[in-house]
Formats: sequence, C-alpha cells, structure tokens
Amino acid sequence: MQPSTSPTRFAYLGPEGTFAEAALSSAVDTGGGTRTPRPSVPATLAAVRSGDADAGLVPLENSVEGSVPATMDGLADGDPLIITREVFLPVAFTLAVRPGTTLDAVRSVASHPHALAQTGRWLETNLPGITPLPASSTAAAAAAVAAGEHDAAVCAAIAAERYGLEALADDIADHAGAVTRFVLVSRPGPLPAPTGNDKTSLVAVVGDRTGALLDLLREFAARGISLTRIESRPTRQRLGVYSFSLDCEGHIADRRVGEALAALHRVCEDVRFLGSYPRADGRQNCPVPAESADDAFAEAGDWLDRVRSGAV
Ligand SMILES: O=C(O)C(=O)Cc1ccccc1
Repeated sequence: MQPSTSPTRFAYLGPEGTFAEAALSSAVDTGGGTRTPRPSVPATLAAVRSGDADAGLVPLENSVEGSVPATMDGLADGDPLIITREVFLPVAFTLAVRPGTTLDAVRSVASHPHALAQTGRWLETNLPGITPLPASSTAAAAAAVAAGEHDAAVCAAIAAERYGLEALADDIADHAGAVTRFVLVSRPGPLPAPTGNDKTSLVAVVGDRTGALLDLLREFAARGISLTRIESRPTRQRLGVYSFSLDCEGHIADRRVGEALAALHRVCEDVRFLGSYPRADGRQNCPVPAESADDAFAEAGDWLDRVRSGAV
C-alpha cells in the first residue's frame, strides 16, 4: 500500500454521511487523494479488487452486534485483499425524519442491520409496531428517507444534516459506548512495517475431523501468541464445513507469527492471510514469552544448523 500521504484513491462504504466515511476521515490522511463512496460493502471491495480504487474502508465488527458478515465473507472469498489499517470509531445513533414529521407519524424505519439491532429496544419502546427495514448503510437509509421512501432513518447526526433531515431523537443506542471497528484494505503488496504492537488477521478452513480446531489453536498457544478474535463462518460449501476468522497479536514478520502461520498452512485445509497492521484499539499486545521472541528463534535456528552440519 502507498503511504496514506501519497495520492491514493480511497473507496468507502457510502453514500456520504456513513460511519465508514467518518472513520476514514478520523484516521487516514487522504492527502491529495480522492474519496469515492460506494453503494455497499461488496461494491467497495470490488472497486479495490478491480483497481478502480487503491484502498477501501469497510466496517468489520461492532462491540455490541459482532461481525459484519458482508465484510467477513467478502474478505474470505474472491481475489485476495489485505488489511493495512484498523480504525475504531465510537458510534452514536440519531433518529432522523423529514422536517415536520412527528414521532407518532413514523411507520417505517430504515438503517444498516447493525444500527437497527443496536437501537432495537429504543425503537420497540418508542415506535411500537413499526417495521424496521434493512439498508446497505445508515446514510443510504437517510437518503431514502429524504427521497420519501421511508419515514425515518437510524443514522449518524452528520447524515441527518447531509440529507436535510431533522433529528427526532439523539443517542438512541440501547448500549452506550458502542464502538465499531473498520478496516482499510488494499490489493496485496508490501505490508505495513512492524511497529511492535501489531495484529495479524487470517481465515483458516479446518478439516472435518476430531480436534481440528484444537490443532489450529495449539499452533498459536505453543508460540506464545494471544488471539484477539476468533469466530466461525460457514464456508458455503456444505453444512458442517466451517472456516475460522481470527486476529492474533503480532506481525507476520515476527518469527513466532510467521512460524504459526506456516504451521497452519500444514495442518489446515486452507489458510488465507488477511494482513498485519498496527494495533489501533489503544491496547498493548501481551508480553511475548522469552522463548517465543525473535532472538530465541534465531538462536535455536543457529543451533539446528550447527547440529545438522555435524559441528556439535
Ligand atoms: O452504515 C454505516 O454508516 C456504516 O458505516 C456501517 C455501520 C453501521 C452501523 C454501525 C456502525 C457502522
């Protein structure tokens, strides 16, 4: 990936006014580059894959609602893409309507499924019996309300403003303090340099056999690598065959992480590397046990070379 200061064509989950746009602005210096909203997560990833964009910003998971399937599956399948950055954004939801609409006139509410899920209790309490309608993004819902397609949208305050809507209520999330994790993805290329506080993401397909998941986990545990996320996703081949999407601490340039991934390559049916990038959640990686540090691997490698050459 080019450094974020060089002209880069950025794509993001649009239209204008999404949380994805806010995440891009908050964390990436788009410099002299361009930012183009795309209508969906698959369209954002497709723009990067086709070369229409150099990098794409999409939501990956939320602290309340969990992962965003379109992103998880979009990264697991298709031409490889790699994550070069993660961005965390606190999200606050507004109920937005066309000016003059009152709460008792609202019959339909649209938003991204994650936003509807995170405001479900508020909506049930304040708008009993309404129909929540899924949209490709919170801002797409706001635009649809402005166009008269729905009565209200759950969106960012900035989206209400952008589409000429009025906020009927602010901060309507059921759980205060929700945070969404976004990722910036690029076509495979030079990896971000290790910073000493990095994460690595991958998807591994394990065989349908006893202990397959344990074998996968063992490769990390044996090398003193802490996982920060793991979840199973259907492979869509047949019921019962799963892939595991996970993040671990460390950079693939770290010996322990490289060796763990190489071991997974041996024990799993398929492994897709999804990138090594600076950790951005404000937390520090767990201390690396002395026997798992790079110099311990280097020293052990030297010893093996000596033994193999008959020197010891
Ligand atoms: O729809 C958006 O604005 C997004 O960026 C995706 C999203 C949806 C709900 C919570 C956080 C991010």
